[in-house]
Amino acid sequence: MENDALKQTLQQHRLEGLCRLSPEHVATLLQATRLGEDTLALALLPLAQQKAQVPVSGFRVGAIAIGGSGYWYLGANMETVGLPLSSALHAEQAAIGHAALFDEHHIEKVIVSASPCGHCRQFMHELNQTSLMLVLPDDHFMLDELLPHAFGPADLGQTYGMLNSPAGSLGQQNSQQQKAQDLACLSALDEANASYAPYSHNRAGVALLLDDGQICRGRYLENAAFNPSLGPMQLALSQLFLQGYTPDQIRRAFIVEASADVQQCDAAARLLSQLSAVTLDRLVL
Ligand SMILES: O=c1ccn([C@H]2C[C@H](O)[C@@H](CO)O2)c(=O)[nH]1
Ligand SMILES: [Zn+2]
Repeated sequence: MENDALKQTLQQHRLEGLCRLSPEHVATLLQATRLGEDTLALALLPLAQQKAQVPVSGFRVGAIAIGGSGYWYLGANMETVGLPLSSALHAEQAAIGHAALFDEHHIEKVIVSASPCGHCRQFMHELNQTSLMLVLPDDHFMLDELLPHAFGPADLGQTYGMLNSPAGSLGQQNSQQQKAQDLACLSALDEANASYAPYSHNRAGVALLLDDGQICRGRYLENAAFNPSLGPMQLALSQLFLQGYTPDQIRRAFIVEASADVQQCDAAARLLSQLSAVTLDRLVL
């Protein structure tokens, strides 16, 4: 009954294909379905799961990150054929990365269709928030209950969180701006400046220009435990799938990154090359 009301309301408001819900959308859905917030978010998870790319596991995970602004950001897992399993993007990462791209500074809750794995718990710990609620189909937890005695940013002397570190200043010299004249390249530059790379200082951003002129963006989000870090190309491709595009719609691809001991370009190009013949243009600043 409730699910029918949800389906109808999504259709009425043309929200079925949407991967980000405004506070107004959410209010409309809450009213029409008479569901509570958590129940509504759980009922919306299949929309996220539909966007999963799971050629290896066939296991679709959907997540929604609720931002402090009241926006709801969908995320889904993404696996890539021909690459190691470690290249997979988890649904929780996709949802929080999505919120990061819209400059959220705080995540209220993460709703997810399967219990978050250790890698995702570690990824979410990088938010450095005093509390984060995780809502599962049959239960809910606070992150610190699921990750006691955590290793995190503080162990490496880092006081900011993943969504509230100071912006970078790459491209402030005129000559650097000129190199990044292209709109998509400028967008990758903006993402690099908004990225979070306190451990390597390798700020990095990606922009994918699509055949309809839209740009899918990605930014690098590092982790104190290093391995759960989210690469900028992973996030850009996740956005592409969430928005209902396919990789053959990519016309140009850019990465802008800071010169540092750690580099994103090769891994980003390798990931892109599994899905698209477009070459990755690189600007190192
Ligand atoms: O917390 C989790 C656990 C697993 N997965 C994905 C990763 C992989 O694509 C598939 C099987 O592990 O499920 C997630 O998205 N989140
Ligand atoms: Zn996970």
